[in-house]
Amino acid sequence: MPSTSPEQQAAAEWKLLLAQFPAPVAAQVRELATTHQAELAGYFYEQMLQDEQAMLFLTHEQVKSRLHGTLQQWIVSLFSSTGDETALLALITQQKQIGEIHARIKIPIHLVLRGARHLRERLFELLCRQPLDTEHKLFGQRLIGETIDLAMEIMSRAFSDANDRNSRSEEGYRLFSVAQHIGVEQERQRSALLDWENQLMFDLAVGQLAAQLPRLSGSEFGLWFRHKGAHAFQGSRETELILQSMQHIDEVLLPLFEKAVAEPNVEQRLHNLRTLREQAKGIVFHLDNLFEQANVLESGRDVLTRMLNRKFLPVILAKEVAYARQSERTFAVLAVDIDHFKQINDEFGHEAGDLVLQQLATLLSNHCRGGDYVFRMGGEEFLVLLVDVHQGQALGVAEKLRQQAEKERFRLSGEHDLQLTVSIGLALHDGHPDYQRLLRQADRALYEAKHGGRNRVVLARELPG
Ligand SMILES: Nc1nc2c(ncn2[C@@H]2O[C@H](COP(=O)(O)OP(=O)(O)OP(=O)(O)O)[C@@H](O)[C@H]2O)c(=O)[nH]1
Repeated sequence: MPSTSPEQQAAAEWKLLLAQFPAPVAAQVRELATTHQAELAGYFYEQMLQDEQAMLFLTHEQVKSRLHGTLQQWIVSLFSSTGDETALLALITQQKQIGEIHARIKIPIHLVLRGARHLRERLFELLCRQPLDTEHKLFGQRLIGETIDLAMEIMSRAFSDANDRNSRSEEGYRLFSVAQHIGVEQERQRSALLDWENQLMFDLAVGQLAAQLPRLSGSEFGLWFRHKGAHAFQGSRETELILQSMQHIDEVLLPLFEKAVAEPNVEQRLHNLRTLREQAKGIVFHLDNLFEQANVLESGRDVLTRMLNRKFLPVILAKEVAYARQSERTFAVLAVDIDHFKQINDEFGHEAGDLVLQQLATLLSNHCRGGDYVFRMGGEEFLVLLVDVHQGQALGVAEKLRQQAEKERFRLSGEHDLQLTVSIGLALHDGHPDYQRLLRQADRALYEAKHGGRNRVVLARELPG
């Protein structure tokens, strides 16, 4: 039996819903929504602006000017379906996309539901004013209510799916950002733990008093784990086990040696030592597991250039959008693309092309500040995110990068080197909550740079959406 997609299922439900209502009722509601679309959108906006949280999202000029139009279209489309499957599927896709946008710009779901409630209220009021009999009005109310509910259900589902994906990605990024050089850190912490153990064994051998024995939580390893490791690996079972072991060693096992010194009982002392070693070994075991899990997350970097890949782009952009909103600072994205890269591959071979990509990646990151980001978007395209810049500074950096790339002699294997140029599309964040728009602007500007003759920087012009 062919399986039905969630969209097909929703379309079937929507169709059933429509079938419950007499055609004249549906036509009446449709006409109501079409005639009053502007007023309904205005009412929605007015209500939502009374909410402080909603204001954050709605006061942006672009949102303000576009929202009325989009909202009107949405209201009309919601009630214009006659049950045709293709049209219903398109309507459902639209609800899903809206849910995904809400998740991307982080609009809390309760605000969306509140907006829907206001719309429903207003539509009910308008319906009541119509010269219709009571039964007709009741049918109309039900149709309005159930249609909006179904649309909200589809939207919310898309919202929570997208939100889950974002949270997983954010979680991954948190881990990734703290433990950037995972292999090195792992070795350092393993040996710090060993140092503590050696010191402890020595102190025990020379008969140091228990109170003076080195506590694990205060050791180099203990400090690192409590302050950084536990945060980086937050939420995993191993983290809890390591913290428990540390506490057990410091508070239960080490004090046992006091007694052993006062009353030398070799058997007991050996037993305590073995328990201590077991605990320390357990910590190493859990630590290795944690690092192994973190290693998987290293895939956030592009294997060839070691720059960030697309994986964390949504998380980082959403974070920068939120930061820009709070701090009233702007950031910029540069879409950087090597000109005629195919010719380099064709003339010198794919390996030479790879070497060029690596060197360009290094050049880009060397000429950015510590807070900026360089992503390899795929192929010969990079994305540079410049934090805390205004337009003039961003243009300056973009131009500097273009010139540096033009000046650079890219080494190939053997004695050869080559020169190349890059085209750059620059877009400045203007406060709009949806970062996809910014990426589209940068891409469009890059396209213009290519078509304008390459080896240039083009600043994105205001785009319609
Ligand atoms: N060596 C190497 N080549 C790659 C890699 N990824 C993509 N490419 C090549 O990059 C080339 C991109 O070519 P095009 O998209 O035609 O663009 P272009 O030649 O740079 O031309 P313009 O961008 O229009 O200036 C293709 O030949 C791809 O095969 C890679 O990882 N290594």
